[in-house]
Amino acid sequence: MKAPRITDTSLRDGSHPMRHQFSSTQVQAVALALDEAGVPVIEVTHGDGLAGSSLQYGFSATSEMELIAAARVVCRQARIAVLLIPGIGTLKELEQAQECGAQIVRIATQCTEADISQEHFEFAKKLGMEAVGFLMMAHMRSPELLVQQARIMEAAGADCVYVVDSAGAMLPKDAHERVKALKEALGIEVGFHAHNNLGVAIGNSLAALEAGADQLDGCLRGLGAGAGNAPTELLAAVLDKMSLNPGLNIYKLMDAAEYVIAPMMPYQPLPSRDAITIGYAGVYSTFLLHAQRAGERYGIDPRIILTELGRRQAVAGQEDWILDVALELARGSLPT
Ligand SMILES: C[C@H](O)CC(=O)C(=O)O
Ligand SMILES: [Mn+2]
Repeated sequence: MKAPRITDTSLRDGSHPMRHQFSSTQVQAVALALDEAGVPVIEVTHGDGLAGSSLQYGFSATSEMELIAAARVVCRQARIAVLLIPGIGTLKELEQAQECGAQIVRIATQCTEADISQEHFEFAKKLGMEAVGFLMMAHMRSPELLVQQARIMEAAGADCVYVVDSAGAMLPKDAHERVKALKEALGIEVGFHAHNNLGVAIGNSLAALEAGADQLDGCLRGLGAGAGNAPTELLAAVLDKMSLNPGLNIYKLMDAAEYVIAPMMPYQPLPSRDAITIGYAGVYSTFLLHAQRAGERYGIDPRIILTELGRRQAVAGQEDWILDVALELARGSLPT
């Protein structure tokens, strides 16, 4: 096993629990702390990627271009990454993000739809950016199917493809077999992005590493959608114990988690009953807050809404189904 490259996504996946309200001052404090702790890649974008600020996904308090530029100026060694979901973000926003200082783009699609990402990879490479593929909701498909999709991204110019456990639904063997299949089939790097809904984000990241993952994601204090992601400071400590620390200062990361990000957090993401339901039912982690709001509005237990969304195999971009399901449950047209 070799030491993985770590991408911290507190300032992107963490934007979901922050309800996209990060300020430039907060972003600078977090980016500076991560940079000083030796984290090589810091992702900064609206939780749903470039141009995610909208009625459907939640409006940002501060323009993401401003946030990207703010992070960029305080980083001495770290590179700034942005997330782009084709269909939400466009090439225009990607070019703006690059002008604001982004050097890496992570292009995310539902794990069956890699073909919609081709022009985005080609454009990113033309801009001279590192381009990473993000196959979301990867628990829903077999390793073989993921290989087919990852090959499309590789052919389009991806430098790395991630297996993304968006629902935090995988167990270690699921993470292992998916990463292993990609490693065996591709000539580029492979990454793994965990969510902690079933309490195994660190275990799954280690299983991915054992299967050959070159890149892993984390968030300070686990600040991410659903029950959050693998906590970066915890991942760093575990990797250090395995003699696989890629150059991270674990004390600085622990301090950043405790004193920089924790005071900003509206709540501590953890495997609460609703988050466990997300992992158990295999639902997109970002649906958590939307389902809780819909549940409150219509007097329905969010777990019932989430379970029904899992049964319908809802994926990213189908946030409008959450209200539909809550309304149907409230009207009694679905069994509870
Ligand atoms: C837009 C999503 O939040 C991307 C992601 O982090 C995931 O699918 O997980
Ligand atoms: Mn995520």
